Amino acid sequence: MEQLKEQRVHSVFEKISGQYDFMNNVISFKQHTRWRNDTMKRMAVKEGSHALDVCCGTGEWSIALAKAVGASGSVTGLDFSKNMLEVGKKKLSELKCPNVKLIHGNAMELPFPDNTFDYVTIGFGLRNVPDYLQVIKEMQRVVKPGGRVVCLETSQTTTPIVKHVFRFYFSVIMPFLGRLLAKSYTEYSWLQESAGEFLDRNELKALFEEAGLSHVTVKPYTFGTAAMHMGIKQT
Ligand SMILES: C[S@@+](CC[C@H](N)C(=O)[O-])C[C@H]1O[C@@H](n2cnc3c(N)ncnc32)[C@H](O)[C@@H]1O
Repeated sequence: MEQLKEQRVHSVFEKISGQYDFMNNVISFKQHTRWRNDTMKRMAVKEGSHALDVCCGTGEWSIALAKAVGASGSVTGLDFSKNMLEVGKKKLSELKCPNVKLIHGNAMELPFPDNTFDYVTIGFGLRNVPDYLQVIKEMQRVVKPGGRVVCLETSQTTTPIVKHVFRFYFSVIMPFLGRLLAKSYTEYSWLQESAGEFLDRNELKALFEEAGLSHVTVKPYTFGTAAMHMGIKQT
């Protein structure tokens, strides 16, 4: 079952990599940029620090982190889709970001020693992995004591009317846009399915705590349709 999910997710992102950035702006009405900027503000990333961006995809968050850590810091982006990484690498060379390295790997088993990074992030990646807790535990393992683990992800709204509107949007409009603009109906159907099945923000907060993270703060965005979770590894 786990392997099936992994294979399906992998083939979705291998296929949509070329249109991913464009489609992200269309389907979220550019809201993802607002959520990302607010999350970065809350993280207050220190210059010279070292960050890992898990499920980095085309590198949107890795690039923002690279600007924040500056030339004396470093960012590693990790993803299992070579095609998504290729798009990210092109962007990095155009933007001239020498302090970012994008590597191929699996979020379920991070290829780093314990206590390596000051910040470990995952953006719109957690709902795609076979075992959410396993990935949060891995992120907790590789962050340094006192460091932060941060997740930005779709979530479940608790406002009934918004729930209905979003269900319709995700199940009908989004796959339609996927077919129309990216010629990928099946892939965008999967993306809405995974968003519908994902945890609500209290369940995700509980997983952060179960993984050993403390002082977990939660910030819902856009009627709770997305949320940021940030936890600290105890010293
Ligand atoms: C929705 S994209 C998010 C990309 C990027 N973080 C962003 O914010 O735009 C999800 C990414 O997670 C990656 N992914 C899913 N499961 C993974 C896993 N088990 N290991 C590594 N990457 C994974 C996919 O290849 C894809 O690039």
